[in-house]
Amino acid sequence: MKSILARRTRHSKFTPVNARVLIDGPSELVFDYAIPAGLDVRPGCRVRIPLRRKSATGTVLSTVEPEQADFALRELESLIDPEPLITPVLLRTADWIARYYGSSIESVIRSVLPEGVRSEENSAKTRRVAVVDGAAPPEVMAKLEKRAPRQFAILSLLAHAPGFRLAVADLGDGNAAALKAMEKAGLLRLETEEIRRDPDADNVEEILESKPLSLNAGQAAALDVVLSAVADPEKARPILLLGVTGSGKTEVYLQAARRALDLGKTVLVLVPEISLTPQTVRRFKSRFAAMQDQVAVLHSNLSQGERFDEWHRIRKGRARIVIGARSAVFAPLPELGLILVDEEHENTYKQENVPRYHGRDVAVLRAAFEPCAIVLGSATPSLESWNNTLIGKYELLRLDQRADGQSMPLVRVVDMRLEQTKHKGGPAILSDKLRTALEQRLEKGEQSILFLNRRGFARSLQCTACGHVCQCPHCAVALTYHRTDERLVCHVCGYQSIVPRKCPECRDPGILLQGYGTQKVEEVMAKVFPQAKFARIDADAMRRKNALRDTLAAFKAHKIDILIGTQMIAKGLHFPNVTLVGILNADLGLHVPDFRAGERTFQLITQVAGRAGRGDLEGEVIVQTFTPHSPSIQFARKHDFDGYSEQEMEFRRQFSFPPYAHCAVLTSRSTHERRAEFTLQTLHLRLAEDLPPGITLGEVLPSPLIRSHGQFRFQITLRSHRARPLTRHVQQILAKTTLPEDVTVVFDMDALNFS
Ligand SMILES: Nc1ncnc2c1ncn2[C@@H]1O[C@H](COP(=O)(O)OP(=O)(O)OP(=O)(O)O)[C@@H](O)[C@H]1O
Ligand SMILES: [Zn+2]
Repeated sequence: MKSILARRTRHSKFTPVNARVLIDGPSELVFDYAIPAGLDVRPGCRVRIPLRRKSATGTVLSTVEPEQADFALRELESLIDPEPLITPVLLRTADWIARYYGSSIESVIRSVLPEGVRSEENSAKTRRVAVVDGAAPPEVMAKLEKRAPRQFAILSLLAHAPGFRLAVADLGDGNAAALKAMEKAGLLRLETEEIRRDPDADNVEEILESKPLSLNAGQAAALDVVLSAVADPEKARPILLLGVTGSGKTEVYLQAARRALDLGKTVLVLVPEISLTPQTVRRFKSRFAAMQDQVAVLHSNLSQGERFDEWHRIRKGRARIVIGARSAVFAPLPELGLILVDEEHENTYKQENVPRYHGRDVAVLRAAFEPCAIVLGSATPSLESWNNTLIGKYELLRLDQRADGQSMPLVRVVDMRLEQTKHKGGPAILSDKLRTALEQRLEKGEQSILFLNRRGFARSLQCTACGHVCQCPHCAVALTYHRTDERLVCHVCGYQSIVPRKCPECRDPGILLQGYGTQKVEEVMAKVFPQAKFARIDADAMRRKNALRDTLAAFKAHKIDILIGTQMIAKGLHFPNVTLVGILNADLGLHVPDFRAGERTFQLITQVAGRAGRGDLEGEVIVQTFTPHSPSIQFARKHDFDGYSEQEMEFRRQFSFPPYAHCAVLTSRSTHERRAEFTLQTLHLRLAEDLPPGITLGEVLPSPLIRSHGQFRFQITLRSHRARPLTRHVQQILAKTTLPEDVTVVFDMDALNFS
């Protein structure tokens, strides 16, 4: 893959240059065109070009010097916009993404400049409006009423219209002549105005302006550092803001954003997923309520027209605050002064299809290119970001106390091995402790949250008597049960074992595949607490548009006593009346075949626990688990990130896992099992030849999710201390290999998902 920056742009009257153009449309065609004299064509510009016998549109990827054979090139027709739509910084970022993640530059440009934004069909709509400066004097009106009733009617309407302006279309048909005559007589003006398609137009919720809070000492110190980074970004490093749940990180973001805006700069706020962080969005909108029309929200549910308008508003500097999910990292903000990445540890920042970039890492890079200040915030930072503070790449700021002096919630761990014996037959869902605690909350009129992370497919074997989980002797990850061939398999190194009939540890025959979901919980709870009001938040229950918003609003209004949910309720929620959080099966995410299982469990428990006791009332958290001594659970119980990260980093170091190495996955997929496997074996052989030093090549293994969407999947895990040589090597081999038609191969750099 060639870098689009590799060839320098030398554009003057004397050296003719060609434009390399990515043609709009699904097929990622790239052609060179000669640039006609006098046309200022720069990378990132939108152009009209001849394609076969038609005219097409495209985006200039780069300008390149002509080669010998280029004499017969066709000329491009015209520039669509005089200014490049993609800023130089974003082009540079795109180029980095293409090379780092091994994606085609075309696919990256598609993310940077999405379809809805490119297509001229979506371009801004305009309309004709009639405008007056105020109500016409009574004598004029009296005259018109007699002689020209139609003109009289129009002026009466205008006199009461907001801003004294009305769309011509709204006046109804048959008024054209009257309007012309009135314009001529100086009774009104006719103007053309742009119509903004506002994604928030139907949001009736009133937004009240919030005033800045006076900061506590920790917040003030943190803000100071962020402000100096905003003032002098060239000198600043990326900042990791590690603040416990409820420590007031958002207030620091808000005040830092205010300063950047005051300096005439713009602000980009990234959140893990717009629909899951409604409160963060609302808090930004409230704080900047006075400039509400300068706040743009970018997310995947925008219509093409809305996206077009929001994007161009941002590009033109009319929207100076952008709040958005992952892809908003490409928002074309001019004069970017500050990037905030909230909940930086969240997996949703990683795109799971091409280009497979990590939004947080791209944000860090963009900040360096701009340059601008960047703050990554979390109560449970990713070990990648944490490690970057240890090696001095990032600056660490901490908030160790809750903002308004509340204490951290008390976390109790319930050993479910002891409970299981009381529940012969079905799974123990509710321990006695949790049941009693729920009863107490119902009596006192306080609210509770029950959390169950029923995600994933891979199931592990666990002994219900001693809690033992079958693990790989070489990799310290749980073995995955494969039903088809009745085996336990390690998905890191390929180790296999038979399925034990008894627990290998305590010889109890009660060794079980674990599993029950939120729906079952709701059913059980309704029987245990017939008088209580429940709601369930998970992907199944929240399909209806606005279902999540409405349910959260009902919970806030205390129309719901107990909220049951998956990770959808884990983050960003702030409900002061919630005093109890129950985590039903903390082990669920722990024993999946992924070296990050422990880290995710720690993060999840800490985040969910952080929803309790955020008001004046103290919070309590009850964690149900079969492995009460697991470090993820014990350190989360004590809200101890340092303790957790220390022991987890040691494990990562021993096995050369991230953050000590980059880890990538190469996956083959096919409806034909043998061909998927064989293709990957061929690639494995080629990768092994001339393997650059420092790269560890894993074996060809079935993916944990061996069959998905009717396709068989196999994978190879690769590790390397340096990222670039790994990507380059894989890309080179892939370029040289012709794949069978029905096999696709996917390369995922810095993979977060090993399924
Ligand atoms: N300086 C302050 N004085 C008083 N209250 C504050 C202050 N800063 C923040 N708060 C309040 O403390 C609560 C928690 O703050 P916030 O939600 O910003 O924390 P957070 O660190 O973002 O939490 P989380 O990571 O759990 O989402 C909010 O109600 C906020 O208004
Ligand atoms: Zn192993």
